[in-house]
Amino acid sequence: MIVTVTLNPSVDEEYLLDEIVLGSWSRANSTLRMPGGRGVNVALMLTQLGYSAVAMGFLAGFNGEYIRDALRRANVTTNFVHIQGETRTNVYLSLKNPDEGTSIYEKGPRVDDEARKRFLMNYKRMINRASAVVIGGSLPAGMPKETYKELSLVAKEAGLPVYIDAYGSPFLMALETQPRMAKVPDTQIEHLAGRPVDSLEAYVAAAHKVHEMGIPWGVVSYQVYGDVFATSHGTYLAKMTRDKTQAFLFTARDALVTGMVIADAEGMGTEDSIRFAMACAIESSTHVDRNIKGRASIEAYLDKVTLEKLD
Ligand SMILES: O=P(O)(O)OC[C@@]1(O)O[C@H](CO)[C@@H](O)[C@@H]1O
Repeated sequence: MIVTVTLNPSVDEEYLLDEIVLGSWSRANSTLRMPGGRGVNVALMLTQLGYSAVAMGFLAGFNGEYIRDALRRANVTTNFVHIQGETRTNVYLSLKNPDEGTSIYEKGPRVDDEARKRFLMNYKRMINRASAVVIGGSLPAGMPKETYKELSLVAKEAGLPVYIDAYGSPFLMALETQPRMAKVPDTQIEHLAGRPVDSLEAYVAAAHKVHEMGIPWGVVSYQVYGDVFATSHGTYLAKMTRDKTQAFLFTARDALVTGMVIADAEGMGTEDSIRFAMACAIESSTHVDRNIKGRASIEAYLDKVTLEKLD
């Protein structure tokens, strides 16, 4: 069973529009409402691909009930601590060109000390039954910035691989625990690379830096449709074709993490792992919902991934 942690999940509402007119009304052509948050998305995709996943974190209010029910209907096991307030709504205004979308994120409810302790207790219990841990997304108010480091340490002490996709100091602190994979956010590339993000070299330097910290997979998104992977078998630039892309919602990065978890679980080699993870990302970017169409659909994209070995 794979544990996914989303401490600040969301209901994602996506409005598909022809245009956004600032200072006036815009009519949506259609609307989608989905459970969201990075770990939640990974749990959904893992389950769709035949892996059992438990989604953990905090839920609140009507949005919290909606997420819990949607996950259960999708056969994802849920283990959330219910808190006061309302789980946030993240609004995505999507235009025909996915590069022109706009999003608005709510903050989400504050977590108090008692709920935090309850979550930690549940997490430690779950770790005993888990084979891997995925940690993703923003930290809600009330959670100390050491949280991801602490969660990663607990998992590592139990011998589990940890996959982290977060940002800011909580992310940087978690790197000290040497997770199996760290997905570097755009906002941290300059800091990790120690130089301005003005060329591919900066992305590579950030991925190397992460790998040199003892993290087997240092992954950095390179512009929108590529990723740099620093591994002990070399550094790779992987790119995907973008012609069929529809989604503005950034689930491709969650699909990539899902692919890495599965690639490791199935003992794939370095290049096969990258291809598989990238194929998961391509597949997820071809539709606006969270429903990966299955393994065969992902495998159909394997040859759309171009892989360049940089060193
Ligand atoms: O505010 P965070 O936690 O960084 O990101 C939240 C979020 O953008 O991440 C997911 C996509 O990765 C969405 O489902 C969700 O709305």
